Amino acid sequence: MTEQLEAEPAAAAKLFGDRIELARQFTHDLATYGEELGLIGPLELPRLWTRHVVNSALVAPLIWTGARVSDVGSGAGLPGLPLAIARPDARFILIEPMERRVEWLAAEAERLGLENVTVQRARAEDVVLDAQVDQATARAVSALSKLIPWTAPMVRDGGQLLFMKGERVQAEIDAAAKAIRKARLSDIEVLLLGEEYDTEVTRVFRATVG
Ligand SMILES: C[S@@+](CC[C@H](N)C(=O)[O-])C[C@H]1O[C@@H](n2cnc3c(N)ncnc32)[C@H](O)[C@@H]1O
Repeated sequence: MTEQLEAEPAAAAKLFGDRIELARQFTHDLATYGEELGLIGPLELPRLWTRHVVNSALVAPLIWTGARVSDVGSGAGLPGLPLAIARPDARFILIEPMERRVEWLAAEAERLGLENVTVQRARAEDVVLDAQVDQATARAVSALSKLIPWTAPMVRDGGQLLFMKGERVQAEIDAAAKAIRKARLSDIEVLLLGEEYDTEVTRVFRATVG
C-alpha cells in the first residue's frame, strides 16, 4: 500500500525542523491505517504529504507561542496532529464526534509521544472545555455559517479562529453574513487560509473577516 505514497517533499523538513521524524511516522501511520479506518480516501496516498501533512503544517507559524488551541473536526488528525508535532510549545485539544476517529486520534497521539495533545469526543457545538482557548482551527469541516457560531464561543476575547478554506471562500463569507453579524467577532479575529497547490509547494493566502 505504502508504495503509492508520495515521496517526502522538501517543504516538509523546513516546516517540521527537528521534529521531522515524528511527521514521517505520522504520515507512515496514516498511509498504513488511514484507508482501512476510513480516515483517508484511496486517492490520497500519492498526495498525502503535500495536500494533507504539509498543508496542515503551514498553519504552524501562525500558532501563538504557548497557545491553547482547539482543532475542531480533526478526523484523521488534520491539521491538529501535524500542528502538535511542529509546535510542541502549544497545547492542542482535538475535538471530534466520531468514536472510531477519536480512538485513532488518541492512539496516534500516544504512539507519537505527543504530550501536548488531548482528545475530546464531542460535536463542536456541544463541547465543554475547561477554559476558553486562544485559537481554534478547522479544516474541511463545515461552511463558515456553521463554523463561526460553533467556534466563536470556545475562543477568548483577543483570540483567533484559523480556518483552512478552498477557492469558494468569498461565497462562504457572503453566505455567512448573518452568522458573522451575530458572533462577537469584534473581539476575535477570523483568519481564512486558502490553498493553492503546484507540484510540490502549498502556499497559503490570508483574508480576515469581521
Ligand atoms: C471531511 S472531515 C475533515 C477531517 C480533517 N479536519 C481533515 O482536514 O482531513 C470532517 C470531520 O468533521 C467532523 N465533524 C462533523 N460535524 C462536526 C461537528 N458538528 N463538530 C465537530 N466535528 C464535526 C467529522 O466527524 C469529520 O471527522
